[in-house]
Amino acid sequence: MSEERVLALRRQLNQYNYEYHVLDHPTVSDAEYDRLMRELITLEEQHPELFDPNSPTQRVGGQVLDEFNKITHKRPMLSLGDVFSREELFEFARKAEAEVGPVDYCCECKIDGLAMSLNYQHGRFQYAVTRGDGVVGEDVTHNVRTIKSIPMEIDYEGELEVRGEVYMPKASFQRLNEKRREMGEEEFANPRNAAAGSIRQLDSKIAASRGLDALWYHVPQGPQLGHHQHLESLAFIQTLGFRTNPLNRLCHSIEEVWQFVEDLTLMRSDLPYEIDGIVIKVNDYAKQQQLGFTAKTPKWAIAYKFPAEQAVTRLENIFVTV
Ligand SMILES: NC(=O)c1cc2c(=O)c3cc(F)ccc3oc2nc1N
Repeated sequence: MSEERVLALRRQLNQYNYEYHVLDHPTVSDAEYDRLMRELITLEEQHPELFDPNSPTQRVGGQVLDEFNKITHKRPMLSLGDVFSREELFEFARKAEAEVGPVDYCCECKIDGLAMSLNYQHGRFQYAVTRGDGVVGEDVTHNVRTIKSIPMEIDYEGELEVRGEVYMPKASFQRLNEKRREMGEEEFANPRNAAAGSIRQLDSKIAASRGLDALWYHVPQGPQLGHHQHLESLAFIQTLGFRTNPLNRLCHSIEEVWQFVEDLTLMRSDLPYEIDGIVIKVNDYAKQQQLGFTAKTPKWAIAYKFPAEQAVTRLENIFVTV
């Protein structure tokens, strides 16, 4: 019966997407993947009554909006406070530990993209919304659907929100700007602007062509899911098929946190994505609860920003040739 075949093909192609885009470990050839995709496209054309926006056939884009709708966040989406020096970072830790005692910290790359909130219900992707003003964001579901490392179906029935960063990998950025140079179009200044410009396209075919990716780093409902630490929630969403950053590191002291900052400062230019700092979070949810929030930012997390890269001063500008 073709409905069963359609559902089986969708599950199979979703699994292949996961293996290719999340595990980076495909188990089938591109030819086999394309053959199954063509079979599904044909069957869906013959059975419009089986249309499903989450079908793997919809990830290549095709929807063109005339404007962006607004969505009110179920939970306010805040931003991070910044610190710019080792001293300020140690002061952040001193204040936190004065209030809640010794803490473990989770250290993460601060991906330089745009913050994104995904919503799932009954195990299915419902919508994606930008941070906006923290209360109301833009509905960018049609474009986020084209990011193939984002699962459209998860093995969790309740309402689930997952937050992270949509970004443009450095390789995609180079390719995009090369193409724009050839077309005589203005180039994007940096991958962050390119990602934001791509997500704000009304035509999802354009977004689909930009080679965007995403990493997920916050589960607002973590405590309600029975998790006791932030890293426990990240392990949970990883089992659901979300990409999390393998570089995330649990640190038992602010000195270890600083070691992570130094390690990543050295690794930064070799990463496949741009980072503008390091995010440090108190790992234990009970201690996060005790620390709470300011009006705009959590008191249990901070962003350490890398110093702006000094333009290299050319030596001959310093030594006047006599
Ligand atoms: N750019 C990032 O890579 C990144 C950003 C945030 C946030 O903006 C953020 C904001 C909150 F209110 C709470 C946790 C957060 O965690 C975060 N973690 C990250 N790794």
